[in-house]
Amino acid sequence: MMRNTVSDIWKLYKKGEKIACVTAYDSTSALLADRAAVDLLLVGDSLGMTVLGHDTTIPVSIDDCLRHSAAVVRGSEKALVVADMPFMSYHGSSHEALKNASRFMQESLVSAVKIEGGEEVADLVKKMVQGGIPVMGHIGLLPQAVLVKGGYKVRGRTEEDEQQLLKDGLALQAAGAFAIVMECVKSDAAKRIVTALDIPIIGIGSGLGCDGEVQVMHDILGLNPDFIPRHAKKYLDLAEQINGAFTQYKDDVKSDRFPTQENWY
Ligand SMILES: Nc1nc(=O)c2c([nH]1)NC[C@@H]1CN(c3ccc(C(=O)N[C@@H](CCC(=O)O)C(=O)O)cc3)CN21
Ligand SMILES: CC(C)C(=O)C(=O)O
Ligand SMILES: [Mg+2]
Repeated sequence: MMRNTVSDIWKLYKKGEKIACVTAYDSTSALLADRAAVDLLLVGDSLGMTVLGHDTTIPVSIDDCLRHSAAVVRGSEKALVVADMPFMSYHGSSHEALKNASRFMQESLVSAVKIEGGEEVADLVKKMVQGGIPVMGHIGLLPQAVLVKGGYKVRGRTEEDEQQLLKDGLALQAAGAFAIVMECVKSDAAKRIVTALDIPIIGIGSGLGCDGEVQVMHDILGLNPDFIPRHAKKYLDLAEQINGAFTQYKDDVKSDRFPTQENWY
């Protein structure tokens, strides 16, 4: 089976078919999402919160992202795999940023990288694309800037902010980004920005005007019992189901109901 390329993503966009994306952090969940024919797997730096137990994405290292990205590539066959570049791995010299981006392509074998930011990263995006690295942009709420902004704030609430987001999107498009994630932008503003751009805009919390949707796997599976953002929908309550399984297992072990004869050699 041939893995999706960025041109398969563009084909969906041109057909008007929505692009379905989910985050994945390990080979098992990548395999499951891939077999459900999700178009694109994002190895989000949200892995810092969902799998490493950090409070934000800021402590996530390049090595964390490289290792999890490689696992997602190994677990999947068809989906385009995009790796998030983590906090401050693309803000030094462009030389250093390009070297870090190359590691994702050469060591993790992902198909593309994603970086947060608009106009201010457009020159870097251009250099990456010129070097042969497909780049996904990310505008709107930027989790890596949470400490600078003083929290996770919905974007596009004012005319001025909408104009800035539009400038950011246009700059990324001109720089050669193959798609852009637009996170937590008011849906009316989001729709106008999507209309003004002609590359796929993948929304999260930004409404149906976008060309696709991305969600954190743990949120849609209900894996985290303590955090459900408004933009997510729990398709399963896995936390509840897994708790039941663990409880039963523990009770069985303590009462000698498990293992049974079929389970020993
Ligand atoms: N599990 C998980 N899901 C995510 O979607 C996600 C992460 N982690 N980690 C990285 C970022 C952080 N994200 C967040 C975090 C909090 C809000 C939040 O508190 N939203 C408020 C609205 C805030 C406002 O109105 O300005 C809410 O009520 O849900 C939104 C996105 C999205 N990303
Ligand atoms: C939510 C998506 C867009 C992301 O950047 C992440 O999971 O890190
Ligand atoms: Mg991210």
